[in-house]
Amino acid sequence: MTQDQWGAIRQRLLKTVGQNNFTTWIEPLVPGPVSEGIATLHVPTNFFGNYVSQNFADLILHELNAEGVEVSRLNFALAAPSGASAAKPVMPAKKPAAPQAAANTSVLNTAPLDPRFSFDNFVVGKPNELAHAAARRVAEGGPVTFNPLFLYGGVGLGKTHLMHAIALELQQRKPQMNVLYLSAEQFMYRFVQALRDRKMMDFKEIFRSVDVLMVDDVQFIAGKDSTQEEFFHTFNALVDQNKQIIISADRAPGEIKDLEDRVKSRLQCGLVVDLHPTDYELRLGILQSKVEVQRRNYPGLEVDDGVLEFLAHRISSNVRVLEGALTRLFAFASLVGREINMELTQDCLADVLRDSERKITVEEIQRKVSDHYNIRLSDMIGPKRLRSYARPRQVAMYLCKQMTSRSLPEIGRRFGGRDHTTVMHGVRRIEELKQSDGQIAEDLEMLRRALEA
Ligand SMILES: Nc1ncnc2c1ncn2[C@@H]1O[C@H](COP(=O)(O)OP(=O)(O)OP(=O)(O)O)[C@@H](O)[C@H]1O
Repeated sequence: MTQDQWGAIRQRLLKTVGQNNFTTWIEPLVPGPVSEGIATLHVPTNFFGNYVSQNFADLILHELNAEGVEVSRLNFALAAPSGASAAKPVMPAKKPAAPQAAANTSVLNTAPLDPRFSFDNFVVGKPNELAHAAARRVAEGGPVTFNPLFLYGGVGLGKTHLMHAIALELQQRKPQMNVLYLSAEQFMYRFVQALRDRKMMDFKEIFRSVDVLMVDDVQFIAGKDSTQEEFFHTFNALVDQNKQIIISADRAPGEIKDLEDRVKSRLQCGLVVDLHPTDYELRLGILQSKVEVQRRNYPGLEVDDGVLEFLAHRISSNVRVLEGALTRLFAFASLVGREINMELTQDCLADVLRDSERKITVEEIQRKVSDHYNIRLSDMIGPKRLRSYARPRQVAMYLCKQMTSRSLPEIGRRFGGRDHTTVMHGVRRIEELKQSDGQIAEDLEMLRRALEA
């Protein structure tokens, strides 16, 4: 189905289901392929899919058919968690290789960017301040200072959001600029189509005529030799013309496996900035800002004190999960007519909370403890019996027993192959010292907090 068709269907659904339902349940749907009478719609969570399927499937089917998309069934599929363009707004509004599209560069303009992914909606904290500042600078559209700007970071930390924000800002400030945003997957798709349709000249012309090229999730082209080759030439041609390139990936250029060295080195030659995992403050800030949006959709629904703090503390995986949790919370509260308090939060988000329980590893504990006591990790694990090594070793063993589900023999193995009785002795010793030695008690408390952060 085309974007125009989906756009028309959404318009009609908006009228039928009302603004609140539309924002919560219809807007997040991302249309996927239609095949043999089945239309796939991508949904953020299973809960979401079930709900839409039970409540809106008939309506959506009706509207699809009314729009000329002949389908008899809907298939709700989870949007791929990382890097998949299905989960994100995609650029090309038309089939890439259509001859008129190739000849008409206006198709490159960044029309269907997600307006929610603006700088205004991006919450800045310590973990992302550098990436944000660099993105802002590029979005001014001034002389190219660093080329490319390479943004990288783990799943759901805001890379796509920042890329869209740059494109949106450029659209505003420099409407005459030809800005092309696309995922690396779409780059490959266009390239393959151009090869197949013998339209390589058109392809090259399009990609070499942009002022700003933005390629999301570039790790996708790793291991795809001819796509890499073409990307390399496109990249060089644009850099030679002093055109801005912005790239995102899930890891640093040097760490992308199966990426040719020459491509890696090109990617490294501008400014490489990473989005660090969120910290508590940033998560809380993001939740506070997203609550404002939810309040507009559900006037009258308030959030009890402590709920956002609880979520920011407990869901540390990524922002997408955090956002999904909030959306679900508001929808659930409004459906069942309850207020958003701790009890409802625990009920409604039990699965999310369980999944994001942080699993602390023995290695993490060993590293933190050796840092804390300023000794080398190898000395902590090694055979030396000096008190300055033995005590931290016992502290680490104690924390492993308390904070992981490892058995004593397993812990012993990870401490240089020690016997489980040695571990037991160490754990007991620390238990005693905790009562009698204020310094040890303080160390334990500090280490526990650092590990749980
Ligand atoms: N700092 C932030 N402020 C507000 N929203 C944010 C922030 N960081 C991420 N988000 C939101 O989290 C969601 C996921 O972000 P985004 O899609 O940009 O992640 P990503 O890094 O591209 O992930 P992926 O690795 O899956 O490609 C989006 O809805 C985005 O708006």
